[in-house]
Amino acid sequence: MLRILMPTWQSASTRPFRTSAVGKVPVIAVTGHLGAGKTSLLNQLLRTPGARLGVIVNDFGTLNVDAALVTGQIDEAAAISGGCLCCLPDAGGLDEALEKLAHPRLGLDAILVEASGAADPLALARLIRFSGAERVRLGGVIEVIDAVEHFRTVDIWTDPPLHHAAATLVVIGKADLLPEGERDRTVERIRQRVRERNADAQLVVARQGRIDPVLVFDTVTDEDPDDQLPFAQVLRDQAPDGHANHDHGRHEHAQAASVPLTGPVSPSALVDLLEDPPEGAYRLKGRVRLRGSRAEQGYLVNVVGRMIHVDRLPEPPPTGELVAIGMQLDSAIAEQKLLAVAAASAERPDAAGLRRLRRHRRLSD
Ligand SMILES: Nc1nc2c(ncn2[C@@H]2O[C@H](COP(=O)(O)OP(=O)(O)OP(=O)(O)O)[C@@H](O)[C@H]2O)c(=O)[nH]1
Repeated sequence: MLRILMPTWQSASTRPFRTSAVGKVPVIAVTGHLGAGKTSLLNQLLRTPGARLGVIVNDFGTLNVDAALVTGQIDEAAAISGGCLCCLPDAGGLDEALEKLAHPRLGLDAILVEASGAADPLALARLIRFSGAERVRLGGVIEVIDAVEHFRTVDIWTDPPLHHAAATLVVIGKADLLPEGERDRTVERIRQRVRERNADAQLVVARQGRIDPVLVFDTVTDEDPDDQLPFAQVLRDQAPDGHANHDHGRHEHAQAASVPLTGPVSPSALVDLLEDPPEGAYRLKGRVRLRGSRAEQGYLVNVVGRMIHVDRLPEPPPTGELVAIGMQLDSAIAEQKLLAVAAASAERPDAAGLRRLRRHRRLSD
């Protein structure tokens, strides 16, 4: 069974400008073995204040629709198909569902896809990445791991599971259920096994799916100015130590760094940053202005894990910003790296840098 859960608001006229009105809507796959904790994670994410989320639940999902209703994020569920997403013909109508949810009228910040426990994360990532829906981009693959059962159910062969390679973020849950004397050792063993398949995935230990939502999507309130990235909210709330400053005590906090951009940036410096983000960054986002061969141009750039996505903005933005977020990010070091991009000379035409950026843009389509 595939259900699409739609947001409560249907008209863009009552809402401010959203990044999704110009950029593509990130689609985040939530994967993990049966009972690993996917629904718990989803329910936590759906409670994020200021986030406008669409959700596609695959199979016999047990999403707590009532909880979602209470948060006011979602109000409609529709059944459109049956079976496991990656095994169904046409992926059970996934493209259609994504197209519908990504409509600019809805102004969603992100679409979460909860896969059935049987889904292959690599196949699901490909389905989303190469989806026929035009207004979406793959915004990450979250793998939820059950620390108690992992070595009995998922990681049972000599080599670590291949599917770890698909994950951008690995959430290790249920560590609280392990005997205290075994906890650190088991979590470390899981980390090492994941690392053997995937050197880039960000790993976080979380109870009942309580991760910092800024790792996954932008949040914005209706009071945010139209010309700011949704990340602006996170950063305004940012504590001096770089913590994204909200929802204290419920989860381990992500670190953030940001710099404002008052003028055009150097395409080469920007692409260097996209290809080599600050150490520990899980997401990197920017709205930038560049000197093109004839006129100034605007771009929206997103990096999740190692995935780079570049969108052209209809107009060069008057000001911009660069933001990096990650669990193991050193915000001071990251800020230096962002500042270096802001300071790189952008006076001369940079044909080589523009070519590199346009190549990333083509690959993003
Ligand atoms: N103690 C503890 N329980 C957890 C944690 N994460 C999830 N659970 C519990 O584990 C059970 C299964 O969690 P779900 O979120 O339903 O797992 P799922 O992956 O969505 O399950 P399926 O949809 O059946 O594959 C629920 O009873 C959760 O409350 C955790 O970190 N700690």
